[in-house]
Amino acid sequence: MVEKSRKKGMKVALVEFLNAVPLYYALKMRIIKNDFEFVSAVPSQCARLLFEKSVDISNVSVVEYVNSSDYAILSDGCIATNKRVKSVVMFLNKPINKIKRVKLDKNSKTSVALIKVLFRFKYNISVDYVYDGDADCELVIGDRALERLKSAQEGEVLDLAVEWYNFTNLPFVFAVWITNRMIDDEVKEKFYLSKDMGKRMINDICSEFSHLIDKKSCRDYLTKNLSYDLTEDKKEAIEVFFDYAYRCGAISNNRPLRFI
Ligand SMILES: C=C(O[C@@H]1C=C(C(=O)O)C=C[C@H]1O)C(=O)O
Repeated sequence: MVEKSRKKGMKVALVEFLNAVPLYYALKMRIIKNDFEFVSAVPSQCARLLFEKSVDISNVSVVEYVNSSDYAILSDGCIATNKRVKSVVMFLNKPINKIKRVKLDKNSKTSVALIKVLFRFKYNISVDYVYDGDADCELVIGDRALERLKSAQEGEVLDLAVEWYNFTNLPFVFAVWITNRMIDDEVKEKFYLSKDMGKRMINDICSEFSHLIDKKSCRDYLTKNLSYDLTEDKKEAIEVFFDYAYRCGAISNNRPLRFI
């Protein structure tokens, strides 16, 4: 049952990766006035906190949506790419047609489902998935991927969003804002405003992350690779992705998207 809105002190889980920061920077820095309580975590932990109702809302892996009928998606704000995302990559130790064992990233949920969709429907290869030990290729996402890319050799890296785009001609949505209770319009507006302000504060955000990535690359990453507006083509892309993911068992359920 969907619970009523909490009047004071909403609890909000935030993906701690650089790519998510423009969505919530203005809220977290209280540039937009709010009394929210924030907790930062990797995407898979955000999903758990939302499911357990330890938080009311989270920017979270889009595939988490199918796990509860209490969930609704905010109509705007996402972590997506129109083609090349840069930070969701497969590091290959072998050519793709020789791969038998794929190591997944514990921090991720959406990209784990995406890699399964690609192996099943694009490459048509049956592989084993593991979280530990040796493998023929490894999925890495977020800041850890940006770090590892600094020393990666060309040819050993595949961008999963480019692979998806070449397969479907669609953008790809990694994360959205999902809530497990009713929320007031006034609260929703704060999240939408936060995205719009975040997009205008990229320079401040990049200054804070200069230990991870130089400012020019950071700006390119957040403005050219990533896309934060949940446009109609992206909503359609989520549906297409859920359909593939459900058909290959990468998600255990499928539900029509409910936006609020
Ligand atoms: C683009 C990215 O998207 C992330 C990937 C997610 C996932 O795979 O579940 C969830 C949230 C996003 O922040 C990334 O981490 O590089």
